[in-house]
Amino acid sequence: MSKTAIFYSFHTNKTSKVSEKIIEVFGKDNLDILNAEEVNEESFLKYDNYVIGVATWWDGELPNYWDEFVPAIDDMDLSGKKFAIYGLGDQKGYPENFNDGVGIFADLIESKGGKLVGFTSKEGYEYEASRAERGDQLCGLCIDQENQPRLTKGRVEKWVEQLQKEFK
Ligand SMILES: Cc1cc2nc3c(=O)[nH]c(=O)nc-3n(C[C@H](O)[C@H](O)[C@H](O)COP(=O)(O)O)c2cc1C
Repeated sequence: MSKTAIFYSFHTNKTSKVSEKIIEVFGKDNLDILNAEEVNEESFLKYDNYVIGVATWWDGELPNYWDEFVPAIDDMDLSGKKFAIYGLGDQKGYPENFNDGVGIFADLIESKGGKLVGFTSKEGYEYEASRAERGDQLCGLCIDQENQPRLTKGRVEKWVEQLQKEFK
């Protein structure tokens, strides 16, 4: 059976809350839970499927807690593995960089041979630009707790259902 992990920083505020929701919908026995700030290459590479949570900070950049792990990914071979990325952003506060972190991380994963799954529709958001865009889709799940908190539960439920099929 394939092995799945969710990977995010436990020291975050909003990302942790959304991550807990994702874990609840997946069922906590169906995936391992890894802290992005503690994982090493060996513990990270044990899985077939990854659900990765990343907020966007600093006007379109990854948060500081990725500073150690991102360079390590650069040396990994991720071929044969599937990655679903979810991000938190603020489409009104940062309309030109909405959820850029999802796109930045997606580019990195793809450059190392990983396969992206969990693409979603651009409909229902209002922003100007996002590195998460891939044609008329977003290359992951974009959550906005600042402006659309009431949509989060439904978005998570639909996305996890999609992943359960795409991870097979
Ligand atoms: C200094 C700062 C910069 C931010 N930059 C962006 C950004 O460029 N794009 C975006 O979509 N959201 C941006 N945000 C919004 C955060 O991504 C959003 O508040 C997110 O929910 C934070 O999640 P966290 O509590 O897990 O860190 C920024 C927030 C702060 C405080």
